[in-house]
Amino acid sequence: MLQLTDVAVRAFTANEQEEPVAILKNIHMRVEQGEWIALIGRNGSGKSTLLKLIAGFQAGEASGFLDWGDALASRSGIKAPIVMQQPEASMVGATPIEDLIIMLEQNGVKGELIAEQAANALARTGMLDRGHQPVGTLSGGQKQRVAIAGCLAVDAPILLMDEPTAMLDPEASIYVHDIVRKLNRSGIAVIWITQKLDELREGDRVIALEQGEIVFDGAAEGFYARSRAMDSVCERLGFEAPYVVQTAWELEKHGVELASLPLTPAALAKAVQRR
Ligand SMILES: Nc1ncnc2c1ncn2[C@@H]1O[C@H](COP(=O)(O)OP(=O)(O)OP(=O)(O)O)[C@@H](O)[C@H]1O
Repeated sequence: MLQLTDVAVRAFTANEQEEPVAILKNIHMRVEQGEWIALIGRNGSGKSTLLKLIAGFQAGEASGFLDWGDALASRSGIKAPIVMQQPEASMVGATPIEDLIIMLEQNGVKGELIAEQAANALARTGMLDRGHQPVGTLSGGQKQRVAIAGCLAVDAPILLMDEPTAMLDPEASIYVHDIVRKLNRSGIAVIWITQKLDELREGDRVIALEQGEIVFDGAAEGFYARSRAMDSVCERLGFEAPYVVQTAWELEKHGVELASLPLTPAALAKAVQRR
């Protein structure tokens, strides 16, 4: 569905004499429909730049090859919007419905279809009943749901989420996370940048970046896997594993072998019960 082959991005500094700085290097990745990809890395590792590149907002000078396959063929060149930490920065309408209508107009959707598509998208994120509420009065989580509705309205082939829960309280974070999980289960691919590792679920694919390069691309369980001599990738990158994973590591240290590494409290309980 989406393929990046040997992509690199360099940024020019203010000093013309200096060599451009490499932000992304040797990026090879392929995203299939329906995948959930957690994009992880320390501050400045290149996560947002990679997302911007995929979305079509080029940061700096890019080389390599980015191919959307036929994902955009029927969408007349519509690109994928990014849902950011503070979505109001990219909202142009005074209300959710107005915001989506403007977005659809800008994307060349026919007039008679606009109202229905805007309403459908808001309904899918549970925001239709607040469609006419001024954007400034919405909570952070509600604004995120409007931003996600915007992606659905323009039929984005992938949801690009740049730390969408970073500014939200735990309850709103779970709500937004659950909505996007549900959309993902319906078949839409998601790339989800996060520093909150407890948002990972069994079966998620993790792509970890370090200094602009992919240093891990595999299942979440592999991201936490420890081998005898080596720490996990998670630890090597300086992240603290979620409490559940640390508990599983402690159990293993004490000779309690689990069939698979649990990522949620419920999975931990099941893994212990099954022994
Ligand atoms: N246009 C630009 N010009 C110069 N440097 C840039 C530019 N865009 C990004 N960078 C640099 O590239 C590096 C990667 O930035 P990016 O925002 O992609 O990282 P990130 O992993 O998303 O970080 P964070 O977790 O802090 O959001 C940083 O060092 C940043 O300063």
